[in-house]
Amino acid sequence: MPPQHVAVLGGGLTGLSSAFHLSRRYPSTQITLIERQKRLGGWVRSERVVLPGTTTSVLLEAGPRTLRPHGKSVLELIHLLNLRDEVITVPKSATAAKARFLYVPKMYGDKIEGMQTLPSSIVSLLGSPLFPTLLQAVVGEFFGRRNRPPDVLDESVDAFLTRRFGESFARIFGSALVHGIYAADSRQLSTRAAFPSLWEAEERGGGSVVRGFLRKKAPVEDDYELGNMLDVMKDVSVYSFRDGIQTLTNALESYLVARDNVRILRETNVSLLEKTGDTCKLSSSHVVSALPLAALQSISSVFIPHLTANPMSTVDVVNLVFRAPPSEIHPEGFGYLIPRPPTGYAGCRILGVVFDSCSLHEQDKPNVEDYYHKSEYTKVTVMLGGPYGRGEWTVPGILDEMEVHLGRRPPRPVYWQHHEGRIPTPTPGHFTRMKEVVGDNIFIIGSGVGGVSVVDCVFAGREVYL
Ligand SMILES: C=Cc1c2[nH]c(c1C)Cc1[nH]c(c(CCC(=O)O)c1C)Cc1[nH]c(c(C)c1CCC(=O)O)Cc1[nH]c(c(C)c1C=C)C2
Repeated sequence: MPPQHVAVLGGGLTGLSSAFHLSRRYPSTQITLIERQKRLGGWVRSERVVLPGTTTSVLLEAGPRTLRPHGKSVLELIHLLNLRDEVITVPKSATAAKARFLYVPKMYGDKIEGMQTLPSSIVSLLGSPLFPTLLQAVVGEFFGRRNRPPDVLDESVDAFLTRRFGESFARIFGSALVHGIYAADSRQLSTRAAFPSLWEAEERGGGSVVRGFLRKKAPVEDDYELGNMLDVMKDVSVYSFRDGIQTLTNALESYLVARDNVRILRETNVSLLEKTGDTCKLSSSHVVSALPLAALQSISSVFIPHLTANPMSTVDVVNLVFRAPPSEIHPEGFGYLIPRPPTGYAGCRILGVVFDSCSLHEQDKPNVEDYYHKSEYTKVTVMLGGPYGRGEWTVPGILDEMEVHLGRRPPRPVYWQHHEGRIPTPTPGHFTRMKEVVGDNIFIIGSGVGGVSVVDCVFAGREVYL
């Protein structure tokens, strides 16, 4: 028998997804979604800005901005919430999808330096200056012996990649990848938590990750309601929505507001185990916590060390809008990532820059054909901080850095805005620690527990079965 009442804590993407799926799956259960702030959606925040003195509007994202088409949990929401017509896609063949860059500062003293295009095909790999480093790493890994000690149950991404692919590969490619996803130091991040597919591939490949990826995985049965979404996403590299990723959280909110079995409490604090002054004491028999783990600890009267074991990375997200076409600002492509400096985190605090106009120009009004040469405005997002720690930054300082990276000085932006994002860094052992945090009828989900992507958060909300 499903319970009479479930409380879902946290109105970010995971909490919204959980309330959505629970309310459909258990129509006779009363669901209360409780959020501390007035606004739902958490870090997903899309804002349409009319540029000062113009009728042009650009869509800016504070958090995630693009989605990958293989994430069925989100495709299902698009189908069920009827958002198909809002979707904008970037085909795999587009330069914006294929050209991804890595900027290796000259002072790093590596053989690879400057702006490098990451190969997107075998042909582009052959002509790439990255070819010798990548070839050596991949071939060496393929033929390399199993080298994981049997007692190692988890290790940092840096340790894993160094062990299998060598130090340069781990530092240059591994650290940059981790910057772009976790805004974290790859020496702190757990491989099993952050990239379980790497760990599994090593096991499947008898000790070699490359051999593991070449071996087919058994297909997994699932029950997603997808309509024609797989056809829509055929040959798509990434996608978003005309009005940004917040389209998803807005649609979830509207759905929940209209449901008879859902109540949303905003600007409400909650106490799990104790009642104090102005907090709402939970009377539900079942609780789904989609809160950051430290926030869950702070409302619990019992100290659970595992909930505060992982640090959070704070990333400064700075959206810049220039009055010039993208062709005058940056190369055509997705953007660039910067690896960890060999001497530690000091100096330029930029983790990477996203060329938003290239993949998301359809969001802006008016939308211009041949946007790369003809658009009047260019939007980019600069990501700073993370493992560099909190520090001062200024827009002129960012432009100085971009000038070094791009070999040309961007003009003064006509508009800019800043948001702060916080991403959990699961450290080695996270996987085991999470298995140990269990409670009666409490489901602990969200980016602090599973993956941090939009797809992972929606999936975690979907997978709560009472
Ligand atoms: C806003 C800052 C974010 C940084 N990481 C994330 C956010 C929201 C979360 C994230 N980013 C990516 C993934 C992988 C999943 C995927 O869909 O591929 C996750 C979980 C990849 C990614 N990184 C950047 C972009 C534009 C994307 C595509 C997905 C997205 O739109 O977030 C750029 C980027 N993100 C961060 C940095 C430092 C950075 C640098 C260029 C941190």
